Amino acid sequence: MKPLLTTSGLSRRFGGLRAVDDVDFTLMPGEIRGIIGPNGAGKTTFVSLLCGRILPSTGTVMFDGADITGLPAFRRVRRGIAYTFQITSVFAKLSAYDNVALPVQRRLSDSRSTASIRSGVMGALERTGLADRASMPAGELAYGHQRLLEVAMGLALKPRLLILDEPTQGLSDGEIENFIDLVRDIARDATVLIIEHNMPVVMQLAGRITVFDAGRILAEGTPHEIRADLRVQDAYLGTQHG
Ligand SMILES: Nc1ncnc2c1ncn2[C@@H]1O[C@H](COP(=O)(O)OP(=O)(O)OP(=O)(O)O)[C@@H](O)[C@H]1O
Repeated sequence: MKPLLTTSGLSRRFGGLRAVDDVDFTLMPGEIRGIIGPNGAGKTTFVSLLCGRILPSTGTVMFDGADITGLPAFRRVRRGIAYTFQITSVFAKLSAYDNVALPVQRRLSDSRSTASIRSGVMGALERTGLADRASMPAGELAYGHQRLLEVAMGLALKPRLLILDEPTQGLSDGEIENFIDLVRDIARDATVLIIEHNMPVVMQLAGRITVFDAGRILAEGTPHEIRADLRVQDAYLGTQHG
C-alpha cells in the first residue's frame, strides 16, 4: 500500500526558532493518527504545513503521490485535504446551516440543486450532532459546538484526509463519547490526523501516535508503545518512573 501523505526534511523557522525541524513523516490511507506533544512542540505548525496555511522553510510534502509543497491551501482542499483549526473558519453571524452550506456548495460546484445542498448540509450536521441547532447563528453556539461545526464544515467536503486540531476542547464528557464514535465513523472512508491533548481520547482512537517535542518527532508507535516509552513519559506524559 502506498502512503497517502509523506513529508521529507520538513522544517519551518520563525526567526531563530525551529518550530518544525527536519520532520520525516508517513501517513497510510485509512489510519487514525494521533499527534501529541507538549505545548509549543510544533504540532499546529506541522499540520499547518500539511494543509498549506503556512509554507515550509525547507522540505517537501507529498500527497497521493504528488508534490504539494508549494500549493496554496484551497488547492489542497480540492485534492481532498480538509482541516479544522480552533474555530478559525466559522462565520459567527451566519447560521450553522449556512456555514456548512459554504463547503457543500464548493464540493457540488457542478450541480447546485437546493435539495442536494440541503441533504449535504443536514448530513454533516446530523453526523456531528448539530442538526437541531442548524438555524442558530454560529457565534451563539457553545464553544465546543463551534468546534463541532468546524468538523461538520470539514466533513461537508467529503475529504480524503481530515486534520483535526484539538477537536474535543470544550466538549462535555458525553459529547466526547459521541465525538469518538464520529471519528471512527469518518475513518471508514477517510484518513484522520488528530492533534489531541486529551490522552484517553487519543489512546482510544489512534491506531498509531506520533509524539512531537521541540519541533521534532520524539517517538512514534501504537498507543501501548507510546504509553510505555520512557522518553515520552519524561517529555510529556509526566508519569513518574524510576
Ligand atoms: N506565526 C508564528 N510566529 C512566530 N512563532 C510562532 C508562530 N507560530 C508558532 N510559533 C512558535 O512555534 C512554536 C511551535 O508552536 P505550535 O503552535 O506549532 O506548537 P503546538 O505544539 O501546536 O503547541 P500547543 O499544544 O500549545 O498548541 C512555539 O514556540 C510557537 O510560539
